[in-house]
Parts: sequence; C-alpha cells; structure tokens
Amino acid sequence: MDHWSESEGKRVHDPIFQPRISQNCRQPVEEFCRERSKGAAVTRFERCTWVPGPIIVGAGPSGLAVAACLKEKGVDSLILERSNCIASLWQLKTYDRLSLHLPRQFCELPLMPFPADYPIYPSKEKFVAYLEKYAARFGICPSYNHAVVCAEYDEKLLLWRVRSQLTGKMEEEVEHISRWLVVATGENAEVVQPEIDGLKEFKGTVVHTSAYKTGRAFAGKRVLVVGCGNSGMEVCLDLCDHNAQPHIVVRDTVHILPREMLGQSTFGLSMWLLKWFPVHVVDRILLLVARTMLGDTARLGLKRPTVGPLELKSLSGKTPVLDVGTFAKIRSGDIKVYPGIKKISGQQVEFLDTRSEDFDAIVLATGYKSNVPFWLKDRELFSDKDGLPRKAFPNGWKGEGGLYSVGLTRRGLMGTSVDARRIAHDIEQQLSAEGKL
Ligand SMILES: Cc1cc2nc3c(=O)[nH]c(=O)nc-3n(C[C@H](O)[C@H](O)[C@H](O)COP(=O)(O)OP(=O)(O)OC[C@H]3O[C@@H](n4cnc5c(N)ncnc54)[C@H](O)[C@@H]3O)c2cc1C
Ligand SMILES: NC(=O)C1=CN([C@@H]2O[C@H](COP(=O)(O)OP(=O)(O)OC[C@H]3O[C@@H](n4cnc5c(N)ncnc54)[C@H](OP(=O)(O)O)[C@@H]3O)[C@@H](O)[C@H]2O)C=CC1
Ligand SMILES: O=C(O)C(=O)Cc1c[nH]c2ccccc12
Repeated sequence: MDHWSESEGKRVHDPIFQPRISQNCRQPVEEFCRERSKGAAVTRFERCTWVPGPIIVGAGPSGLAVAACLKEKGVDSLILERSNCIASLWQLKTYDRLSLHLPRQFCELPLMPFPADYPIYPSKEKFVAYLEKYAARFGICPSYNHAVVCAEYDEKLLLWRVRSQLTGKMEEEVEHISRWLVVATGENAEVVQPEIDGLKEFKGTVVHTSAYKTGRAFAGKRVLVVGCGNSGMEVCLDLCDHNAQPHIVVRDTVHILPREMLGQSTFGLSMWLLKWFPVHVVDRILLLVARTMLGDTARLGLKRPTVGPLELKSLSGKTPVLDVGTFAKIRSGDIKVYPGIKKISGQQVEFLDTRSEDFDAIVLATGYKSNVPFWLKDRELFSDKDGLPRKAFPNGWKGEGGLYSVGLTRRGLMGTSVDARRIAHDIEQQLSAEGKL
C-alpha cells in the first residue's frame, strides 16, 4: 500500500493538517517522508507524516492548554495521546471521591475560566467536564492511541522525528515530523512500584492508587496503605467510610496541613502571604496555625520535616498533605499508623519497629514518575534522574531546537498555565519573525 498517499488523503480532511503555516519549508521534508514511506529499509514505519505545526505529546490539561494557546494565535498543532481520551490521568487513574485540593482559581487553564456555578473545590467529574468543554471550544482533536516511544532531533533536517506505537498494535509504528516538540506527558505518567521484600508473593490483593476507585470491595478487610501523600491519606479516609480497617505506612516525615485555615483555603492563604513575606515566614505561620488546629502530629506517628511545607515543596517537589478529614480518623484510632516495612511473608507484614500484622490487601500509594527519559532523546532540557526539566520553575519550559516542556514544574496546574502561555508566545514570535503568521 502507498502509505504516503494514505496519509496525504487523510490530511486533506484533517483540520490538524490544514497548512495555516507557510508551505515554503515543507518541500524537502515531504520528499523525505515520501522516501521513508517507500524505502525497503524502513518497513517498520507504516506511515510518515509531516506536521506543519507543533507536535504535542500528551492530551492531559497541559497538552490541551498549549494547544488552546496556540490555536488562539492561529497556530494548529497535533496532539499524540497514548490513551483513548483526554485527561486520562483524571478519567482513568483516579479514585471516585477525588476533588481538586486547591481552590478552582488556581486550577483553571488559560483563556477559559471554570463555569461560575462551580464549587470552590470542583469534583473530578466537574473538572473533566470543564476539560472536555475546553477541548471543544478550541477545536482540539487529539490523535488517540498513539504512545510515543521515541522522539529525536534530526540534526540534518533540523526537525523533530517522533515515533509512536498504535495501542494494541505493537508492531505498527508511525512517524510524525515537525519543527517543534512540546512534552506534555506529566509528572504522573508512570506509577512508582516500591521494592519491598516479599511484596510479589503477598497472599492478598495488591493495588496501586492509580487503579483504586472505591473502598466498597474492602468492607471488613484489613488494608495496609503504603505511602502518606495526598493519595494515601485520602484513600485511608475512603476505606474508613466503607467500613474497612485501614493502616497507613509512614516511613518518613510528612507535613499535614488542614485544607482550610482562618476561614480560607490554606493554599490561597499561602499564595496571599507569599506576596508580603518570604517563604520561611509563611511556613512558620502555616505551621503555627496547623499546630493550633491539629495539635502535635508527631505524637500520632506523623513527624514533620525540619524544612517548612512550602519551602520543601519548592526544594524537593514533595507536596504537603492537605487534610480533608483523614487526620481526625488517625486521632480517633480508626486509621492506624505504622513505620516502614521490613518484609512481607504470606499475608504477614513485618514493620521496622518489629511489629507484625496480617493484612487482606495492600494499597500502594507510592506515587508517580515522569516517563520522559524512556522516549525522548535529549540530554539538555530534561534530567535523566527524574525526567523533569533540569532548571527549576519558571525556567524549565524551553530547550534547544524547538523543544518545550509544559506542566513538569512541580507547581500543579498553575505551573501548566504559565508554561503554556510562554510556549505559545515563543512559537508565535518565531512564525511572525518569518512572516508566516
Ligand atoms: C490524584 C491527583 C490529584 C491531583 N490534584 C491536583 C489539584 O487539585 N491541583 C493541581 O494543580 N494539580 C493536581 N494534581 C497534579 C496533576 O499533575 C495535574 O492535575 C494535571 O493532571 C497535570 O496535567 P498534565 O497534562 O501535565 O499531566 P497528565 O494529566 O498526567 O496528562 C499527561 C498525558 O500524557 C499522556 N502520555 C504520557 N506518556 C505518553 C506517551 N509516551 N505518549 C503519548 N501520551 C503520553 C498520558 O496518557 C496523559 O493523558 C493531581 C494529581 C493526581 C495524581
Ligand atoms: N485532591 C488532590 O488535589 C490530590 C492531589 N494529589 C497529588 O497527586 C500527586 C501524587 O500524589 P501521591 O499519589 O500521594 O504520591 P506522592 O508522591 O505525593 O506520595 C507518595 C508517598 O509514598 C511514599 N512511599 C514511596 N515508596 C515507599 C515505600 N517503599 N515504602 C513506604 N512509603 C513509600 C512516599 O514516602 P517518602 O516521602 O518517604 O518518599 C510518599 O509518602 C501529588 O502531587 C499530590 O499532591 C493526590 C491526591 C489528591
Ligand atoms: O497537587 C499537587 O501536587 C500540586 O502540585 C498542587 C500544588 C502545587 N503547589 C502546592 C503546594 C501545596 C499543596 C499543593 C500544591
């Protein structure tokens, strides 16, 4: 089959490929693509397609935000998304009771506010509905089921070559080529699987929080939740609400703050205080109020780090827990706190303080990591260690040769908005300077 003709035909009808951008630079690339698609040496590639606008990898809030900001400036883009929907983290990998922990004004994307009747902390369903409307409003139609497996800069062509596998068809690869590559694959792209002696042989259910929906199936069961970030803490509360017996592993220190203090959201209050005071002063205020409201958390096994919550977030990315009721259940003894795990044998878990308990199920609330080092051939913008930009926010959004990063800032959706606006502005400037817009 002539795959080039096939993709040409597709492009005629596909708004993504309408050449709003001047054709001048396309000629040699089109020839290159045609050659690749025909060449016997490249039979692995089913199709090879020139994308006139930027290629964005990931259709989460970050990918959508960049596509929208570009669209507003008259630039079409192509989003490659591995799953079959937008915001797959929110739609497929989060628990039922999830709501935003930060107030809505800190979570909206550029150019379109949340509907006025939305609550301060929109539910997951409301957040996803907003994202669906957002995509529709800006005419964003991602290419679903495209898992990007390799992206590299072609030094000869001065272009990005992005290879993706079609989901469920491992042997079928397509290649897209563009001047610009925007990485929007998120900080939560892959789950962190802890290495715990005996975990693989545990004689009970083991589930990561990305696959946990509700505590219904755990009623009456003894459940060990490993990890005390926001996910672990809220899953414990959900387990309580479903009459399970949750136990939580807190292997290190943790900052737990009430979600609201002094009649305001803790996050909003923090942002306001940061306008007037340096971060260590704001941290002291937050800790003082938290102590008044929660008491000494260390007495219940939740020792605080020596560095304050906001400073720690900005230094290490570790997010403070914004408490939505879990702490009261720890205080009442409904949730029991345990230190790190030494080993697991059968159904028995041995802890570092030598206590041992039997469990029916383990929920791994051990977090997520970026997958950028697995597919992006770049050593400059991103660190191999954690797959995040080497430069701290707000300086990690732009690399060399048309490479960009959005939403990998450890600043949540606020970071996404800042990156997205910058990227769109930068690409617009390049096109304007070339007289192509
Ligand atoms: C439970 C939970 C609650 C959260 N709550 C908040 C909150 O209230 N406020 C806040 O600001 N932040 C919150 N966050 C942080 C979260 O990072 C952001 O809300 C937001 O999802 C980030 O958007 P993103 O587009 O950068 O990443 P994601 O939402 O993770 O989207 C990335 C997309 O890229 C796709 N992808 C990944 N790899 C590839 C590949 N190789 N090829 C193709 N596609 C790929 C994924 O399938 C996904 O659809 C929360 C996170 C979690 C886990
Ligand atoms: N409503 C909301 O807004 C919510 C937001 N979120 C956000 O989603 C993101 C992911 O959160 P989350 O899923 O909680 O992940 P986190 O990375 O925040 O937390 C992971 C936890 O697992 C612990 N851990 C990792 N490995 C082990 C191990 N081997 N043994 C014991 N403990 C271990 C970590 O401990 P240590 O610190 O010692 O490494 C940490 O406490 C965060 O940004 C969070 O804020 C999550 C839920 C709700
Ligand atoms: O939920 C997250 O992890 C976020 O990234 C949101 C967020 C950004 N900065 C913070 C500081 C305190 C609590 C949550 C966040």
